[in-house]
Amino acid sequence: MSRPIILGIVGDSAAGKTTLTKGIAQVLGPENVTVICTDDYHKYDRKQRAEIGITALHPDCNYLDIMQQHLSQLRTGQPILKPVYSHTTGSFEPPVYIKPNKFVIVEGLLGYSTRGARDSYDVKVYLAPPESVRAQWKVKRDTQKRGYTEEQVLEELRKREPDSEQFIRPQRQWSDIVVSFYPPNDEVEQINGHLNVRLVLRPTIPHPDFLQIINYGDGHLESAIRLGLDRDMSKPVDVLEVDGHATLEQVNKLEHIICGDMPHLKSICDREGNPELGKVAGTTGETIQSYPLALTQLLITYHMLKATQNYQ
Ligand SMILES: Nc1ncnc2c1ncn2[C@@H]1O[C@H](COP(=O)(O)OP(=O)(O)O)[C@@H](O)[C@H]1O
Ligand SMILES: O=C(COP(=O)(O)O)[C@H](O)[C@H](O)COP(=O)(O)O
Repeated sequence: MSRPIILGIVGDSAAGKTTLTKGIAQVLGPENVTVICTDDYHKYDRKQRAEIGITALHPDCNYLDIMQQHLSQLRTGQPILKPVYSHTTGSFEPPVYIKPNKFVIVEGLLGYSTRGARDSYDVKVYLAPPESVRAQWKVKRDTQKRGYTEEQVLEELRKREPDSEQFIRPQRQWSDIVVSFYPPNDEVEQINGHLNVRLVLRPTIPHPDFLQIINYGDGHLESAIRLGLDRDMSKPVDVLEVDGHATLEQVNKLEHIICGDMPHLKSICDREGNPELGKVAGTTGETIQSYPLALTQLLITYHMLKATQNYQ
């Protein structure tokens, strides 16, 4: 059976969904990927939300039923007529006709909030940076790109917190992988391209055999790349951590574990052929290269390609 492979990327506003999506789309080949942002399913425009006093995070503020219908249609390869919400104007634009490519990435706030929607994905990722990091990212992005002042963004975060707690964060439980970029030693003021990543790997999908990394016996490797067992939302999980200061050599070993499992797909591990991998906008708009981000993008791509072996 051949059908599109669907990746979900869910997380709160400015958790890093768009940044993560970019590198993955580039490795898979932009021409093979359809990206859907579920903000397009908002029920009210910015002005109406302010009048009603509802946040974009509340399920009642979104057409989740239509989002779910569209996801099932995309999963069977059918086209959809997708609404369009503009973050620039805060209002809706004419809908667009979308025919799914081989891979579909669905990113947004409430992607796992209904059972029907959850059933549509092949791979489910949840982004969970520490709240202090997310606040910094949101202030930076919304002041630079969405025309808000810092005070407005901080006030909006305060207003949204009850909905974040009630509707966004519980969705973590449905994900196959939880991704958290975090500063070393809690140095939140100094967040830059050297963030570490903590990857919670649930046994809901088969991950590459990372146990090999603890067999290398390389002291530096052990300290910069760590694998362990833990519990997440009370369920047993593997946890892979990669430091922002890991060397290229250390990171390459991890990449080989991911890519070695797919001999016919070696091109995904070709750094030069995938220049977007691990790239992120720094505090002043400069481009930073992050190995932890590159590895995260590679691991998720691995799962997308694995899924094609079952369905394409
Ligand atoms: N892995 C990361 N490392 C460093 N900065 C990041 C990372 N992910 C996101 N950011 C920063 O946070 C901002 C918001 O991220 P974005 O991907 O737009 O979030 P979302 O799509 O979830 O709203 C970006 O402009 C970027 O500067
Ligand atoms: O929380 C988000 C989602 O976007 P993202 O996850 O990219 O931050 C936006 O703030 C809402 O869609 C409201 O839009 P606006 O900010 O335009 O009113």
